[in-house]
Amino acid sequence: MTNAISIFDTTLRDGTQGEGISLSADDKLKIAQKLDQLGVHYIEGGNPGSNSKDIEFFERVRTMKFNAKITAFGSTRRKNSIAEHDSSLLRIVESGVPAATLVGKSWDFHVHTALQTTLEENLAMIYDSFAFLKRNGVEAIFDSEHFFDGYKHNPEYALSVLRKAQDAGADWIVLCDTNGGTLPSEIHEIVTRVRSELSAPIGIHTHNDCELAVANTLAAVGAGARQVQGTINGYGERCGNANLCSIIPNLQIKMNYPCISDEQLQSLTTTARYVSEIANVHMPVGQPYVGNAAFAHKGGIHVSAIMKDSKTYEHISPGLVGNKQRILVSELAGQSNIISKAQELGLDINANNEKTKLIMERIKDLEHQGYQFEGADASLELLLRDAFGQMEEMFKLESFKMLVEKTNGIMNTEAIVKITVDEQTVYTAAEGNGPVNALDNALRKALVQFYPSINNIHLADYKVRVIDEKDATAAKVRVLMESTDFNNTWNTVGVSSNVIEASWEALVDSIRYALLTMSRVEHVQDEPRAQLGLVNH
Ligand SMILES: CC(=O)SCCNC(=O)CCNC(=O)[C@H](O)C(C)(C)COP(=O)(O)OP(=O)(O)OC[C@H]1O[C@@H](n2cnc3c(N)ncnc32)[C@H](O)[C@@H]1OP(=O)(O)O
Ligand SMILES: CC(=O)C(=O)O
Repeated sequence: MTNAISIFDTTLRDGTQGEGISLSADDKLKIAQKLDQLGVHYIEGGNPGSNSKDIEFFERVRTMKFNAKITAFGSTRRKNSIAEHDSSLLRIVESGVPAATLVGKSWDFHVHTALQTTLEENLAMIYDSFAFLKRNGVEAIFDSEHFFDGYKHNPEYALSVLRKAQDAGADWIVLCDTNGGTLPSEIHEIVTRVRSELSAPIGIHTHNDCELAVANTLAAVGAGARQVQGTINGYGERCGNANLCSIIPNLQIKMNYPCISDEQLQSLTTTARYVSEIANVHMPVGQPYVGNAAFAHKGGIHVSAIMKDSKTYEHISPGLVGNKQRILVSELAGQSNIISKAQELGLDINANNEKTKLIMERIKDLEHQGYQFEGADASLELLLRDAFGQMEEMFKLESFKMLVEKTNGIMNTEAIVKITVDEQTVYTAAEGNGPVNALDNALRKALVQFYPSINNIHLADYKVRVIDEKDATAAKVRVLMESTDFNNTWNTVGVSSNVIEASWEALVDSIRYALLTMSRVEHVQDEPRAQLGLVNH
């Protein structure tokens, strides 16, 4: 038996059965192309018997070139009818796909309760439907729904269902843990039995209701399954499907089952992130292999060791799956975290010197006050560069004032800012749709004459968190700000008991960080300065 595993992706079908996931035909086509580049062998595009979006997908996908087989999904024919008249089966054949998956019942309880038909009619539905697909030249995959539950209640009937599909010519028999309640030891035992009874190749399709979908898939492969069905990031009905982003590297790197090429494996992280962007579902930072924190090191003891050899705290080299190592700096940092971060910035730093210790103490003290640097890389860089005397004072705040009023039901917000740049004082006022926006506008208006490219920066995200909730409105707040110039994104932090002041701190860090990478222009001449409201000290 070959060791190669056929990867069957059902993100576009079972993945969209996950709550909150809805993909347009365009989205599906984009994801299908990405999956093809990843090297999966089957891409289940949807169910042409279900909705017109899926019909559109299959019409459009026909004109495109794929290495993977595009497959359509449907169910066995309806009870008491004939396959040739079944609209779901007809749509599959009309869609022109080279391969199709039909779901059919293998649990006697489901036959009686959900289908409300006889065990014999269910066997006939399976036989007729697969014979129909094969007569029409379609590669036929049988998703044997609830197989493990069915086997546990009535093994003879569950096995007879599989034999019917095989006799009708099904190319793959895929055993489904539809309710996700089976344990890995049971999966291994039952797959082993099925393999001894059938000649058709076996696949596995698991759900994550017991957080075991990946483990169950690996157990099935260990027992001889050679097709693995799953979704990117584990999207899917209820608690999700088996996560291919964990299954593929586990099979390929840990268990030596070839799935995709090593180069394709290196695109796993970008694929996972791309699909999460299109599906508009936030990826958990700690998602194994592909998450942002999958190879992020925070504890000082860990960082100290990985700087000696990353194998001390990494189970694989992150590059194998296209991810990368990150060092986080926080109150849990030791010197090693600081040194690693500073070296990344090209700063000359050593262990056990006074400066390193001072920086570490300052970070721990600020984190104690409520700052959080692991989510504010730009503020951390400014802190380190300040400590190394690398930051000139780009501007100095003299004062700011906020005016917030509600007149005739309309909110108006205005900020007045007074700053000094190279001994010149500038006053500006600007309105905004809220206090932070008004402050941002006023500060930019003051600085643009010195740093014109400041207009390319804008605020991308703004989060406020109450740090000490028991103090209610008197509590401190932490503001985390994300800014972008469309090429780069950076994050800054501010903390105060006043949300405007915390926002100002984060805003100033954001602008200082941006200015680090910008060239200054000569100051404007006296006359235009006067017009702009500039005064000399
Ligand atoms: C385990 C899985 O994930 S299976 C896939 C589940 N995915 C989906 O259901 C999403 C797509 N589904 C749909 O768009 C619709 O449900 C359709 C078009 C398939 C069917 O819609 P409707 O005809 O309105 O039926 P409805 O959804 O209410 O009920 C399902 C019907 O299919 C029947 N059915 C269920 N499984 C099978 C099967 N394997 N073979 C034949 N018939 C089946 C049910 O008995 C029920 O028939 P009934 O109406 O006579 O009781
Ligand atoms: C076919 C399928 O999606 C299941 O049984 O879970």
